[in-house]
Amino acid sequence: MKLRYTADINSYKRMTNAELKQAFVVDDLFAPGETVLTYTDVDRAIVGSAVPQDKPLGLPQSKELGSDYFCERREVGIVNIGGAGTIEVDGTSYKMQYKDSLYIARESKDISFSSVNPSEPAQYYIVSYPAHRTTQTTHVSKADAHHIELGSAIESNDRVINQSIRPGIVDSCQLVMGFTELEPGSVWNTKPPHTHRRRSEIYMYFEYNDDNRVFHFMGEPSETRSLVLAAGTAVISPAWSIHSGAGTTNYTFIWAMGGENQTFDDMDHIPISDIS
Ligand SMILES: O=C(O)C(=O)C[C@H](O)C(=O)CO
Ligand SMILES: [Zn+2]
Repeated sequence: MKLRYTADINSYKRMTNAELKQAFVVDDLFAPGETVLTYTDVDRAIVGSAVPQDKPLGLPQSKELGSDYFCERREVGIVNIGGAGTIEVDGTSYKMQYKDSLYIARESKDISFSSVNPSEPAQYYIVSYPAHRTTQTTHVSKADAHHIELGSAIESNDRVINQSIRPGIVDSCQLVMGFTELEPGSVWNTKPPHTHRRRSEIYMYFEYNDDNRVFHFMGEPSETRSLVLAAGTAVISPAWSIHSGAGTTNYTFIWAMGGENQTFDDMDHIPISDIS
């Protein structure tokens, strides 16, 4: 497992683009045939992926966790953004279609990721936070998620928020997770931007080709910086940072949060006129 030390609310203002990327961007995801994990200093969140080909992959224990197995004191949220697959958790098998989510509860021991067809592998995106109690592993299809339509074509932010791991659907400890799909012609997410000092958040952008990029905005509202991101890249938002983006095309992104509460709407919106 890689370790990631990000940067604080003062230092990021003096960092170059390359230094900001090194601190906040995770760009080694979706390596074929591997589980890759990064342990961050932001609320002890772990972000990673598993892309099983001809043999199943696991969630390895690691010294950073200080436990006997990965989920001993952790919960995990997963969204499949690849071909069909299966995740087995302690002998129960969950079929994972495109954009299905799986919440894996604390104390789950044997976790195994596989693909139905190794030439079109499942691509599991993984986020984990510490968990204080043991709940129920739960599968959530895209249809079973809670859907919120937001924005408009005229504001270039016509989008659907799919909340798959959230109170009322999954009994998680801190994790709240889902994905936001932008309609063709819409490019702005999280408009107006917000912070929520009660929770950190990680975004992972996908569903656009390599001729395009998402310009992700981070930092304090009065000192924003941009990170130019290819598809399949995650970006860590400490609790003090806005997290918003504009793409050169439409796209989808997975968001995942952890912290003091699980209240999705608990955001401090910042008027666009106050952003600089
Ligand atoms: O487009 C949006 O707006 C979002 O998807 C917002 C994220 O879900 C978020 O930042 C929740 O705190
Ligand atoms: Zn947010």
